[in-house]
Amino acid sequence: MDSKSVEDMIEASSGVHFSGFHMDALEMRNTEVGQLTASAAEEMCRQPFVIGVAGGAASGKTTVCDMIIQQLHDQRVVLVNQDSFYHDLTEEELTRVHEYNFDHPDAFDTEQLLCAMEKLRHGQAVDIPNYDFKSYKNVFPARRVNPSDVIILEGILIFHDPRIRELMNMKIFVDTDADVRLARRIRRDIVEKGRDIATVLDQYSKFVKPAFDDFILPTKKYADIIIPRGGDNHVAIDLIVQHIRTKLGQHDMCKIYPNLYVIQSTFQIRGMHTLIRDSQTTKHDFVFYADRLIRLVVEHGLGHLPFTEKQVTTPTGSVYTGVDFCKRLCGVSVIRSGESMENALRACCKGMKIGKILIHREGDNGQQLIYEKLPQDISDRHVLLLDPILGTGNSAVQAISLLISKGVPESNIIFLNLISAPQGVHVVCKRFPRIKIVTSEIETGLNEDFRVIPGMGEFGDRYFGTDDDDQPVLPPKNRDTKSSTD
Ligand SMILES: Nc1ncnc2c1ncn2[C@@H]1O[C@H](COP(=O)(O)OP(=O)(O)O)[C@@H](O)[C@H]1O
Ligand SMILES: Nc1ccn([C@@H]2O[C@H](COP(=O)(O)O)[C@@H](O)[C@H]2O)c(=O)n1
Ligand SMILES: [Mg+2]
Repeated sequence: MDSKSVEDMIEASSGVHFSGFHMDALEMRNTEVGQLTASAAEEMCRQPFVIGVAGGAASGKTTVCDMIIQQLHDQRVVLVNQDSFYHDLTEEELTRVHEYNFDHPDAFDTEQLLCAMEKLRHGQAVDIPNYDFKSYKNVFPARRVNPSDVIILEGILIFHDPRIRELMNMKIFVDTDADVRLARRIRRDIVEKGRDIATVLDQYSKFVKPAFDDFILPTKKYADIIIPRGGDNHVAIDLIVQHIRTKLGQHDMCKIYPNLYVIQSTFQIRGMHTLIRDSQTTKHDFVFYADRLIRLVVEHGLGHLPFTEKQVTTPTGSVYTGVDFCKRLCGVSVIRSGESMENALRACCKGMKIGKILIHREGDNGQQLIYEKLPQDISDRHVLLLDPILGTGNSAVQAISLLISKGVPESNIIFLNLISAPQGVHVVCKRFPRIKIVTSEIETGLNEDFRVIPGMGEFGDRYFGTDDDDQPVLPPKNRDTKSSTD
C-alpha cells in the first residue's frame, strides 16, 4: 500500500483544522487497502469536536461558553475549565497566598489537563478536579465528565501550551476591554470569592495585568475567531454555533476523502433508513422508502455536474439569471441492484440513456465482468454510476475501471449509492482519487463474510421481491400502523 499518499491525505485534512479526526498515520500505514479495521472505522466516528476559549480573566469566557452550550442544546457538549487544574497550594504557599501568581502558566497542572483531554477524546469518562477559589484547593468530590460530541476547553491560558492547542478544532479568543474586565473582576471577587477591594486591586496590578500582557495577549494570534464584547456579541455566537453544527453534521470520512459526499442527515432520512434496514419491513414499504432515498441521492449527485450560466425572460418580462443543465450525461447501473436506481434517474433527467454492467462475484474477492452495454459515445459523457451498496469496493473498482477503459475521464464519474462501508470508500477513493462518491449513510464496517454492517441485507432481493423468505407476518399493531404513507 502506498502509505505516503494516505498520510498526505490525513495531513491535508488535519492541516485545514480538522485535527479532530486523528487516525494515527501509523495505524493507517499498517492497514492494508480494503482492510480498514472496524475499530479504526469506529475510532474515526468517535472523535469529538474540540473548541478552545481563551481570553483575559473576567472577559466573559464562561458566559460565551454557556451561550454556545445552550444553543447546541441537541448535542452532547461538555465544558472543561482550565481553573479546575490549578495546583493545590502547599501550607507554606497558603501562608503567603497574596504573593502567589495564579495567572502564570506554572500555576496549572497542564500534564493532568492533557491526560484528561486525551481520555475524553478517546471516548473515556474522566474525573475533573473540583477547584475551590476560597480554600485554594481541590475539594471532593471530583466532577465526572462523560465523553461527548463537543468538548469546550475554557481558560485564561488555554492557548499557551502547543500540545493543548493541537487538540483544538476551533480556537476562540474573547476580547474585552481591560477596564471592563477589571470592573467585572472586582464585583465577582468581592461577591463570589469574599475578597476585599484592596486585595483584588493589589492582585490585579501585581499579577493579573502583567500576566495578561506577557502570557495571555500573545496567544490571541492563535485564535481562529476573536469575539469582541464577549457574551454581548450575539452575531458572533450564532455564527460559531452554526459552524459547529455544520462540522458535526459532516461525516468524519468526508474530512479525509474530499471527493466523498454524505447527504445531510435529517430525521426524515434517518426514518427512511430505519425502515429499509428493518428486516421486518414489507417489500412494499422497502421499495417505497428505498425509492425516496434513492431520489435524494440522485438529486444530490446531479448537483455535482458542471453547469453553464443561462438567462431567461420570465412571463413578467424580467430577466432571470440561472443555469443550464449539463446535457452530456448518462447513467450506468450495476446489475441487478443498481437497476433499482434507474427510475429515479429517469424521473430527474428526461430521456436519459442508461447503460448496464453485470459483474459476477467469485468468492469474496474475485470479480468477473460478465456483460456490458454502454452508450457508444460514453467517453464524451458525464457518468452517474448506480449501485445501492458500496461494500468491499471490489465491484465498484471493476465497474469504474471498465468506464475508464472506455475513455470516460475519471473526474467525469459520479458514483451514487445508498450506503457505503468505510473499507469500500477507502479502496475506491485511493484507486480513483478524482471520482466523486455520493451516499446517504456511512456504515460501521464489514463483517467476516464481507457483508456491510449494519447494512440492509441483499438489496436486489428485497427490492425486486426475490428473497427466499415469505413476507413477514407483522403483529396486528404493526400491521395497522405500518403503511407507505405514514
Ligand atoms: N456581557 C456581559 N455583561 C455584563 N456582565 C457580564 C457579561 N459577561 C460576563 N459578565 C459578568 O462578568 C463576570 C465574568 O464573566 P465570566 O463569563 O465568568 O468571565 P471569565 O470566564 O472570562 O472569567 C461574571 O460575573 C459575569 O456574570
Ligand atoms: N485561587 C485563585 C485562582 C485563580 N484566581 C484568578 O482567577 C482568574 C482565572 O479565572 P477566570 O474565570 O477569570 O478565567 C485568574 O485571573 C486568577 O488570578 C484567583 O483569584 N484565585
Ligand atoms: Mg470563567
